[in-house]
Amino acid sequence: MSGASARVPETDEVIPLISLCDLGSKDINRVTRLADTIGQAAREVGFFRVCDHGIDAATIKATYAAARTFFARPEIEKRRLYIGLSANHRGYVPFTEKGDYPDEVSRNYEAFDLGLDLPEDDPDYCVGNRMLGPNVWPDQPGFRDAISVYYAQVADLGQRLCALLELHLGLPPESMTSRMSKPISQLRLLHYVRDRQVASSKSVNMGAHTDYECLTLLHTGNPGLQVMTRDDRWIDVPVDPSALVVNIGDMMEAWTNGLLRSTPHRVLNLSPERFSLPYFTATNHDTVIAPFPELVEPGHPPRYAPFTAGAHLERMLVRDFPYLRNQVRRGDPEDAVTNPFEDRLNRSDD
Ligand SMILES: O=C(O)CCC(=O)C(=O)O
Ligand SMILES: [Fe+2]
Repeated sequence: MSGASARVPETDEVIPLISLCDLGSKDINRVTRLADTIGQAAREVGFFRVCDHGIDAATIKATYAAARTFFARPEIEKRRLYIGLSANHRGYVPFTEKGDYPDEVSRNYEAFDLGLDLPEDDPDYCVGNRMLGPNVWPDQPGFRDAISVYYAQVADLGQRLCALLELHLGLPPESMTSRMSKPISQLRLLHYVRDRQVASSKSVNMGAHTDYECLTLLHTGNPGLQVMTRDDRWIDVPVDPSALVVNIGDMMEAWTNGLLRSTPHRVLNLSPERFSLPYFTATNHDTVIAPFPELVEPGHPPRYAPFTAGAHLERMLVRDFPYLRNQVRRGDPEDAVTNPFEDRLNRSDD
C-alpha cells in the first residue's frame, strides 16, 4: 500500500451515521448519549448522517415526485414563478442564475426556493423584509400539499437537532430554539443536470461553499456531494436514501464560538441528472448571532464579531443570486458581499 492511499480513510469513518431512535426517549441518559454523539460529529467533522429520523419514505417520495413534475415543465411556465419577481426570495431559480463560485467548471442546476409560508398581511413582509412572507406555488396539483408536509417535518427535525446541540454544549435549554419562532429557514428543491459538453464527469457543478445558516438537513438519492476534511481533502458523502445528511452552517459556528464547524462542501457532476432537498435551519431574522457567553472562557475569547442573522443571509445571497444585486436597496453597504467564513475554501479541482 502506498503512503498516499494509506492516508485515505474509509468514508464511513469520516461521516458518521447516527440513529435518532432515542430522540424522543423519556430516558434522559439515552437522550444525552445521543446529544453527545451528534455533538462530537459536529465538532470534529461538521457533517454527519442521521437515520431513524422519523420523516417517512412516502413523504420524501411525494416531495421528489412534485419536484420532478415541476422541473419537467416548460421553461416559460417555470419562469412565471421566477425568484426575481419575488420580494421575499421565493420561487424558481433558472439554470441561468449563476453566482460567484469560481471553481464551478460546469455549473448547471435549477432550483425552487421556499420558506415559512406567512400570510400576505404578515407585518414583517408588509414592511419589506426580504426573507419573510408568503411562498409562491406553481399551478400543479398536489405540489403545495406534498412540499408543505415535508417542510413541516424537516423544520421540526431541524429544531430538535438544535435542542440536542444545546444539551451537548451545556447551554440553557432553548438557548437556540427560542430564537427560531419565526425563522428565515429555507427549503430548496434542487435539480442538477450534467451538461452534455462536459468532458469530465468529476467536474464541479455546485462550487465549494459553507452554508450560511445554523444546520442543514439534506436528502438526496444521488451521488456527487463531497465534503472537505480538516486536512483539505475532498471525500464523498455516501448515498443512503434512508438517511439525511446534516451539516453545521456559519451561524452555528459563530454562535458556538467555533466549537462546531461549518464545513465546506461541493457537488460534482457524477450523475447525468441529480435531485436533492436541502433544508437550511436558521434563526429569526433579527437574532443577533454572537458567541454564547457560556462558550467564551479566558482561554477561549470570542472569535466572531456579532452579526444579525437576516443581514448576514441577505449579504451572502447577493453573491449567489444576480437578481438580488439589482434589488439591493439604496443604503445597503457597498462592501456587502465579502464572506468572513470563506478563507477556508480550497477551490482546487483535485
Ligand atoms: O445538492 C447537494 O447535495 C448539496 C446542496 C448544497 O450544498 C446547498 O444547496 O447548499
Ligand atoms: Fe451547501
